[in-house]
Amino acid sequence: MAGVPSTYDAPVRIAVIGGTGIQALDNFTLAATLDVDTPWGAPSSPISILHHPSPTTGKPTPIAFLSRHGVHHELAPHEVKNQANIAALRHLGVRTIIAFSAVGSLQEEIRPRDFVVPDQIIDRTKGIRPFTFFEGGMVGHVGFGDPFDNSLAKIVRKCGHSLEGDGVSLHDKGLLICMEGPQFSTRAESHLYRSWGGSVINMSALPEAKLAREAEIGYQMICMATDYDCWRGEGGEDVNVAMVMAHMKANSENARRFVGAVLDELSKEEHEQQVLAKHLEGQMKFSTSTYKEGRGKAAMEKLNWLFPGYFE
Ligand SMILES: CSC[C@H]1O[C@H](OP(=O)(O)O)[C@H](O)[C@@H]1O
Ligand SMILES: Nc1ncnc2[nH]cnc12
Repeated sequence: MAGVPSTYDAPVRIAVIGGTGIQALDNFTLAATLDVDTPWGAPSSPISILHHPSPTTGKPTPIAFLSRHGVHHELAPHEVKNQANIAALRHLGVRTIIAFSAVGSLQEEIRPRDFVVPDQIIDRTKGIRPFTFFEGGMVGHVGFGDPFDNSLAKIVRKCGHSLEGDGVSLHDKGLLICMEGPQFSTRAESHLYRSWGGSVINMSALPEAKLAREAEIGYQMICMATDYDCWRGEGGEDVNVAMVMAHMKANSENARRFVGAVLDELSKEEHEQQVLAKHLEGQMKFSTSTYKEGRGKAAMEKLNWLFPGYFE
């Protein structure tokens, strides 16, 4: 865009990944648009650096915004540049990600336009998406028992509740099923996920959340229900894209308010350690099991870009 800087010198700690229907965050000041190149290629979209005024100090907090499916939603769920997205954000200094997703509801009480802050995931992707930074001669295993950042989740829930009664309805927890897609589920699959206790379903939490964990970034997804998938059968219309888009559009103002409230809260100094994900810092140094002699040259070049100084 003409006149917008293409570099940004200060580290950026917080990022928002926008999903279906949220290709931009318009209500903030655009400070820069970055085309970051990574050893895993280019991210899904240029990264916008937005200035968000801290509610306590008034100082602008930089926020990185990335559009998961591309600027025009041209990337299918299995084509999303997850490795490049997460690598680019970490390279800019990001240590906290708030990710947004349009989801199908697997439970009657989670109504379209309700928000869910999930706490668990079942992986139903098919292994066709690149899903790790640790391969090609550098083996790493990181804990993923809690796929989201529990302390970040508490902040997100508090912000969501502060908007309740004002158009926002929030479910504090939920089991998110991440399926491969791009086709929606069969009715049998939808019933199976319900029998597993699934709350909501999407196609994009993974490997995004796994890569964020490997990159030592605190990650929480905010889901907004847009449909009842197809499990209701004759009791309701099966999910389709028009339905998803219509609910997303109708409730986009609330989605933006929710994200705005979370950014307000995270910009407060009291959350500095959380935002820097100090509890995750350095964990990958101790999560690798490959001896120096066995390390692959190309793998090390990529990992040294992502984690300067970790694997000398
Ligand atoms: C357009 S319906 C399916 C599509 O919507 C969700 O996208 P996102 O998570 O990026 O909001 C779902 O994961 C699918 O990619
Ligand atoms: N029913 C559904 N299944 C998978 N992803 C979705 N995103 C929105 N609705 C969905």
